Amino acid sequence: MTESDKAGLTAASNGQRPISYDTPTYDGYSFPTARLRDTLSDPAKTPLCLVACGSFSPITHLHLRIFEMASDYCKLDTEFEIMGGYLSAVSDAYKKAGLAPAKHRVHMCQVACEQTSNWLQVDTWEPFSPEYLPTAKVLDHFDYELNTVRGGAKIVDADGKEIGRKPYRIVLLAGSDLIMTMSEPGLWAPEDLNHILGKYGAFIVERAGTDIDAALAHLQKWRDNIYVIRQLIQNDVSSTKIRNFLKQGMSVLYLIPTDVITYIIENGLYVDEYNAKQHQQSKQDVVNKIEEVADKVAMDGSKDEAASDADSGVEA
Ligand SMILES: Nc1ncnc2c1ncn2[C@@H]1O[C@H](COP(=O)(O)OP(=O)(O)OP(=O)(O)O)[C@@H](O)[C@H]1O
Ligand SMILES: O=C(O)c1ccc[n+]([C@@H]2O[C@H](COP(=O)([O-])O)[C@@H](O)[C@H]2O)c1
Repeated sequence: MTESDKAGLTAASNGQRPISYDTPTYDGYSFPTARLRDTLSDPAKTPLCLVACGSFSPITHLHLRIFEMASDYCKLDTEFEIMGGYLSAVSDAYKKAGLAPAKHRVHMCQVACEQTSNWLQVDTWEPFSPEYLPTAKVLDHFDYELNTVRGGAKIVDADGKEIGRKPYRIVLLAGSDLIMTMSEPGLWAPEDLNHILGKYGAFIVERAGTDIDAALAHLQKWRDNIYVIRQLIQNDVSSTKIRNFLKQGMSVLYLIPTDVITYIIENGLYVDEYNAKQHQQSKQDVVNKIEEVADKVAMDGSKDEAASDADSGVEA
């Protein structure tokens, strides 16, 4: 397919705001689908894809956890069936303080998904773009890949034969702090807000420190498309706090996945030159701690095995 075909198809499918594919199409880029469900279990439901946009510098357990909260919310309260969850990290062109290079942020997201989840995955279209991509365009990209290229989710009969398709509903998954920024004058283009909240919608997870009602007060026009998820166990882990802990050589164990800690250590991320010497020491401490935890888990595992062998009368 040529670039112009691609752009034309997308414009037709969106009906609203044609996406421009003129810059971010990379050699070797392919949309990740390994963990995308392509068939609805319940044909009466709406197939849903959650997209979380952010810096992920570094990814924390709470970035992963908001997907689980959204999943529980869908099961209890909505007509949605979750088909996929994607992390889309912002590109280096965002130039926010504390942003590690996109290649590292993407790798950290990938190892976090691998280690902790069986349904989350990472899309690299946005992070590897040479230019900053507004969120409206990122959601258009998902719409294009899921609905134009793949033709939506399948509906099958009792014998597994395809009998129809439903378009994936794409929604932005965000914490209430991000939604709060939508009322800040000049930050989001009004037409982009209309596109994001009018066409796609948002799942908003409550976050300590943000008044969710105030955050939503300016967004009433789109209230039918905004789903609020209460955080039943308040946890305000943030990437900023993790970076600060790391800079001071403090432990971040149990706040971010252990494979992400290992990656940070191996690549010397978030440690400025001033702290480099101190970092060498804390790096060893953290490696020791991770090994200690891994040994303990292994020992507990063998104890459990021995106990269950004893229960079942198996001789060692
Ligand atoms: N503890 C949390 N509770 C609810 N939502 C969260 C939490 N941490 C992050 N999020 C949400 O995850 C998305 C991506 O977050 P982002 O990468 O900006 O992380 P952050 O921790 O807010 O980063 P930073 O501290 O660098 O500003 C945002 O929508 C943000 O609101
Ligand atoms: O699209 C926009 O106009 C827009 C304006 C402000 C923020 N965003 C997105 O919101 C996310 C903010 O991440 P962060 O780490 O700055 O909280 C990031 O994915 C940005 O691309 C997007």
